Amino acid sequence: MGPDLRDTTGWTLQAGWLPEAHATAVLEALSADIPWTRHRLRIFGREIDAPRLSCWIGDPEAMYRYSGTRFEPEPWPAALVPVRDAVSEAAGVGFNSVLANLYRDGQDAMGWHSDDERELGPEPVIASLSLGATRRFVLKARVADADGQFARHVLELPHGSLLVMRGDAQTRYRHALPRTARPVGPRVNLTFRRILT
Ligand SMILES: O=C(O)CCC(=O)C(=O)O
Ligand SMILES: [Fe+2]
Repeated sequence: MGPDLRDTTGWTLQAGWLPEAHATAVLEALSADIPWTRHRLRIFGREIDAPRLSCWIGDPEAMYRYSGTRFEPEPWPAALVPVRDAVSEAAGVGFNSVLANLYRDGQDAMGWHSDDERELGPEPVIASLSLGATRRFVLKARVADADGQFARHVLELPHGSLLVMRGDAQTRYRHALPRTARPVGPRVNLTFRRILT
């Protein structure tokens, strides 16, 4: 039994949440079925400062507003529906949208941010499923501790792992997926979110 993903604050990582063969089948289906685009917008408040392909998917009413414009999600690809339902069950939250990211190689990355958009409400639950190449995910405290140090936590996110962040994870920490010089294959990451409608 892995950790209980529903009742912790901070974050919980379960390696092998999806068995290897199942994770590989989902990765292959999604690589083909998702209309990957290079986001030029600041979506979810994110600075799009690194190459990376993304797609925002969700229920029609799970809209995201930015600078007075409403952005509508892409519909759920069939292969993603059972995955969304299983992730919702594991995290104990009915997710209505997902930001999908495709990191083609080690040069694709995501900069420091928190998933703290107003649409997500206070203390959102974010469930992040990783498929493909293992990449390093880093959390860094926003505020220094008593020794003047900014606490840092480095997690490796392997194929089929599920990371759930909840509680004060977004207010206390920023997170990032750094570039790497190591030769790494493609990785798909699905960050499930519940947009308040
Ligand atoms: O790729 C990852 O593991 C992190 C993605 C992320 O933080 C996000 O999409 O908000
Ligand atoms: Fe994030």
